[in-house]
Amino acid sequence: MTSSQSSMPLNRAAAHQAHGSVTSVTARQGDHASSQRAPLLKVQGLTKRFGGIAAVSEMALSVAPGSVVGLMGPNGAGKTTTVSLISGLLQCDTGTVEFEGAEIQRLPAHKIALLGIARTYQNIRLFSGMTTLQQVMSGYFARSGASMLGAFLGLPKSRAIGKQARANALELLERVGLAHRADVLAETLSYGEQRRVEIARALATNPRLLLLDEPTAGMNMQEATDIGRLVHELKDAGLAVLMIEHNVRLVMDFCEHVTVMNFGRLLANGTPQECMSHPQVKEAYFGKSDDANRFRTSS
Ligand SMILES: Nc1ncnc2c1ncn2[C@@H]1O[C@H](COP(=O)(O)OP(=O)(O)OP(=O)(O)O)[C@@H](O)[C@H]1O
Repeated sequence: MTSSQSSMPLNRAAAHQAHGSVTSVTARQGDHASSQRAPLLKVQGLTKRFGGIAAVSEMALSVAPGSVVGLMGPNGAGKTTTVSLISGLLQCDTGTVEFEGAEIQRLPAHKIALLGIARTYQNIRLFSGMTTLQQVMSGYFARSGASMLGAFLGLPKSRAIGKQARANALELLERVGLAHRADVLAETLSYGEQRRVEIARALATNPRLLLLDEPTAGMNMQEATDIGRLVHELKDAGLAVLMIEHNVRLVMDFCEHVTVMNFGRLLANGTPQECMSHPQVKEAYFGKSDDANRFRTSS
């Protein structure tokens, strides 16, 4: 199966056809093996409106410590808005976001980052004019609160922290396979490489929860699989990951739990197999059950 076959394309019209059948939450909300541990992240009743648009409505999801959760849904389903509400980039209208048992939904983004939640963006957001290494070092400075400028200028007060940040960044670049690109301007890297720099920079903040917004967008299947493997390694190292991902193959291979949204709401929740075979999930993507057969992934 090719990567394009295994990725779920946007089918907004089909999603609209399915709208009537997705108003009730299906599957077993919050009831999965990994959530038998107390959740690291627990979202309940999360709602965000933009004027007349309910981007996220009464959304619920949870992420267990050290687990990888896939967040799926057709385009416009509310996935990025949900991640932005969790990371503090947006403020919710109502609902709660609990991280390690404490409510964080009213905290600003930088405080949420300091608590241990890092994210990447659907549209890559790297600083222009900075090398790959410096991009990743910036994550370390965000964590430590030290002056990045001072370290980059080699000011005596900032030398020690600059050294630590550099060693940490080099280790992370090694981990994402980009150590050999440390000294080039990040903007000259390929799209796939820039996505890996973003992940390394997020890791430099030393998170316990990593939010990835379409980390494999624009990648071929090999690059996407490499990202999947990296996510798996991070999980093995104890990190929890919530990953917006359209690539079904990747979700099947690397996520132990999937949450599916449609029209801002929770549509289904369960193992990848349960969600992929869920009639309302198929309908949300493809409208008709015949078309939905394409949705199945072979090996
Ligand atoms: N800042 C905003 N102002 C107004 N409407 C917005 C804003 N951000 C998102 N929306 C709307 O909210 C809805 C959900 O958008 P969101 O980007 O969260 O969906 P998504 O599931 O991430 O989609 P995609 O897969 O295309 O990235 C869409 O209708 C979108 O147009």
